[in-house]
Amino acid sequence: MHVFKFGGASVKDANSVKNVSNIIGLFPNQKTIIVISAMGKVTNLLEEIIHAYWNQETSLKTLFADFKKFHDQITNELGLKSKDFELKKQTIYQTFSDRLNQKPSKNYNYEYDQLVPFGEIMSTTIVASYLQTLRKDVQWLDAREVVRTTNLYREARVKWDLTSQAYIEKVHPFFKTDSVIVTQGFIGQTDEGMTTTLGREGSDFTAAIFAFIGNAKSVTIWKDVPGMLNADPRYFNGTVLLKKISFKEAVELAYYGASVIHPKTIQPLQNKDIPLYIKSFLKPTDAGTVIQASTEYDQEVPSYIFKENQILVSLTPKDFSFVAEDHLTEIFATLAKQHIRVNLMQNSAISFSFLMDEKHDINTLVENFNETYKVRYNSGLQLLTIRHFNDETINRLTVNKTTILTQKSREMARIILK
Ligand SMILES: Nc1ncnc2c1ncn2[C@@H]1O[C@H](COP(=O)(O)OP(=O)(O)O)[C@@H](O)[C@H]1O
Ligand SMILES: N[C@@H](CC(=O)OP(=O)(O)O)C(=O)O
Repeated sequence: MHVFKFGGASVKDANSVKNVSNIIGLFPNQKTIIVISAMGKVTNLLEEIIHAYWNQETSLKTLFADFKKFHDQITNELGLKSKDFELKKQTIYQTFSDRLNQKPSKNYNYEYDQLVPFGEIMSTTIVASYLQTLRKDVQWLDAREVVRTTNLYREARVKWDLTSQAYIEKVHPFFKTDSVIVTQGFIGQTDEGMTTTLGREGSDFTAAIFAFIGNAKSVTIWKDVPGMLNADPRYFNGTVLLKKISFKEAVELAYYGASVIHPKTIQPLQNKDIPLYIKSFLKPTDAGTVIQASTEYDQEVPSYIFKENQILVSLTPKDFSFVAEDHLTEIFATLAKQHIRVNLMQNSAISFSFLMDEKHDINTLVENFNETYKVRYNSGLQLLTIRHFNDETINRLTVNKTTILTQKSREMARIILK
């Protein structure tokens, strides 16, 4: 069995869906689980819908109409006109609309997870139905029946044992008759049957979950770039394709912001030594990148990532005590409660500084620390991470910027810039 993952960009319109079908056609007689995200930027639209729903704004109606119009246009262009398909599509719209007509509960994250999956439900219904018009071996699978999670809404954690059990029950019977399963990325389900999500851009992780549990031979993530590059081509010219890199290298790059793959994707694949291919959906026969166990090729080229919208927070104990184990334990417990991930940290005798994403609520954070610490912060920063750095790369990337802090290890330079 192999796993393919198609993200928003690869199913953004009718021609892209046709292209997905052509790509699958390149791999005949192969048992494949196809994990698909919401089409194009639909998850962003859904976030607007959720915001309007939560605040009971009048714009909700228009936004919901936009959701329908977008998908109607694609299905028309794909020629999906059968009664069976129309019924499926209208049932999804109706279920979504009924949900929007209910009053929201008091839990925003719960409401978010009940609504945002309509993007994935819609995209997989369209792609599976289109493929079924062309071939007989395709089945649609509700990923929630397999991916079982905790109820940490918007950041749900996978319950691996239950998921494995569900995989055997739900997926094995499909593969007795069909060779292509189309399912949703990003979504799961609690023991009580509530829908959850795995975090934004979590469909790559779904692909890794299915691969791990189903002992896949490989995972391929289809992208609008030739593979994993040494920098984001949106911001840099002359980027270089990383043809073969290790799991270790990939996880470091992804963790520090190389958004081409979700950082959680690597661990399950590394654990079972399942190779991960990143390939271009525009040039599907090109080799792309393979991420695997060997570290042999990792040193070849410096790779760099800019993480924007960073805030550097410094805590100094008001009683002038040392920042040692007791303070650190307390600081990390407070950060964990606010679900804050530390992107970089540094301490001195009487201060502890950490860098985090600006999306977190700084006022709550200040309130949480105010009693014990003097809190200072500096926003609007960038974190530059360079793996396999050299002086030339550092100088080139930091020119005309103020360096606030630099940390270097043998393999990595991390620089906070303003
Ligand atoms: N190191 C990198 N190599 C390749 N692409 C990168 C890298 N870092 C960031 N990207 C960006 O990731 C994008 C693809 O990811 P994304 O837009 O999330 O795809 P999708 O949502 O279709 O899965 C590329 O268009 C590219 O701009
Ligand atoms: N649709 C979800 C999940 C996802 O992974 O999407 P994509 O594969 O397009 O990054 C999101 O946008 O967050």
